[in-house]
Amino acid sequence: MSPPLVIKNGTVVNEDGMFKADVLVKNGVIVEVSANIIPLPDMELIDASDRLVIPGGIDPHTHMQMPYMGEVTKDDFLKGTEAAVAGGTTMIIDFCCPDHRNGESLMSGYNRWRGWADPKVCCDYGLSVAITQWRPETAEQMALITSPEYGVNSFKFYMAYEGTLMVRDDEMYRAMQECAKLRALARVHCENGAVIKEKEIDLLAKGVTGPEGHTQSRPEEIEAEATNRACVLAAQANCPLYVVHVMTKGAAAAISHHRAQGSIVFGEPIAAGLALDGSHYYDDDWLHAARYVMSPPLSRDPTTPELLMKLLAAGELHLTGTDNCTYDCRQKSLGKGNFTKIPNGINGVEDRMSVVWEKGVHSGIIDPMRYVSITSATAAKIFNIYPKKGRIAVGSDADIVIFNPNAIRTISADTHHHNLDFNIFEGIQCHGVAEITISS
Ligand SMILES: NC(=O)NCCC(=O)O
Ligand SMILES: [Zn+2]
Ligand SMILES: [Zn+2]
Repeated sequence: MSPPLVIKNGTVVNEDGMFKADVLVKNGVIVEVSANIIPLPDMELIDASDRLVIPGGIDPHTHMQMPYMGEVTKDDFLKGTEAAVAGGTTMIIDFCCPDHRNGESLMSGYNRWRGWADPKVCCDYGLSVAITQWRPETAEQMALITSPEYGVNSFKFYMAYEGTLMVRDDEMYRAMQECAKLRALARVHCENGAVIKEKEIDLLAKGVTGPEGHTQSRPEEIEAEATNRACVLAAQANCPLYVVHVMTKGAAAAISHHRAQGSIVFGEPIAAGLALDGSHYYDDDWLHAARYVMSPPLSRDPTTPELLMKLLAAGELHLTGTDNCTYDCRQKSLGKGNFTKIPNGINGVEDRMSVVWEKGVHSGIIDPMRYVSITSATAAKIFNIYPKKGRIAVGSDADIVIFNPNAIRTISADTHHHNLDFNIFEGIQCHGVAEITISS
């Protein structure tokens, strides 16, 4: 058992206030937040002068060790969570994808993922469970996995990746009705997998084989259309909806539209979408372009990243994730000559806290309290773990980051903790560094 810890002289930041205070931690729990706590000789001491004391980041969207397209993502639950903690994130919510369409039960998939994660993970984690097909046994399995013993409270639906992860609309609607019954959250990847498939065939037939084909096969309207469709189906099922990786203005507008109608819809932009645009897909260097291949793709509109941040500021979008799903250069190269074979995914879990600070707070769009909201507190609320997580307060878990808003760090694959031979944020200079991460 580690000794009590006092964090002195820092500025505590919660989503609803910031104030000077010391913090006392015992046995992994915050037991006091007040002015001038006097450390006793047996206590550890951190001097947080000129630093912020913020709740550990919660990344609600990762794919550690995910098997897909015949490959497995490079960040397993050890390397991925090491990278998370190095960057100030103390909890991830990962996606468990049972092979349900081939008959695997949700529980068997859940146990597989737990078997990969439990021995290795070095921060807190939760699982959202993907439903890839509606089967006669699915409702019963959803009920079992949301029981308190297993604790799952969200399901994932892919409207893309036809033939593997994608569900049909009728199946998703049926499962959303079940989510509503179980008080579970439906999380949706919004694209039109069937139309994308046709576009891919057309582009390849025309000789477009490089990474630019990936973005050309997925016009922005396709994401907006699918986002609108997911909102409509969720509203019909009376089910709260969480749209993962909102990449475009059109998708964000669809979310705003349905919220204005009274629907409960949350929108999650990711670090990549807040910092980068789709010009990378046209880079002369094939491998450079392939590194950015993810779905939906980065927006072709260079003004999108800033607008997404402004929508987070305005409360039209709600929290930030990363979609950390890392394939290395060898794996990306499997798509040489055919862009549809480039494994989809990018990094982010280590750099999200810095990137969101840089693009949000340092650039003057949001204040530190909104920063805490969109990197931690809102995720904790949505996934029903607030205020145990997402808050610096008496009784909360000691998931704490000592954040130096004045430090500067240049992101690089040479220094990152991912098991990855590149970093999509390479060379970006970030003001604001998570100097110490305490993960209870
Ligand atoms: N996003 C992506 O390209 N890969 C990870 C799987 C997903 O979230 O769609
Ligand atoms: Zn996705
Ligand atoms: Zn994802």
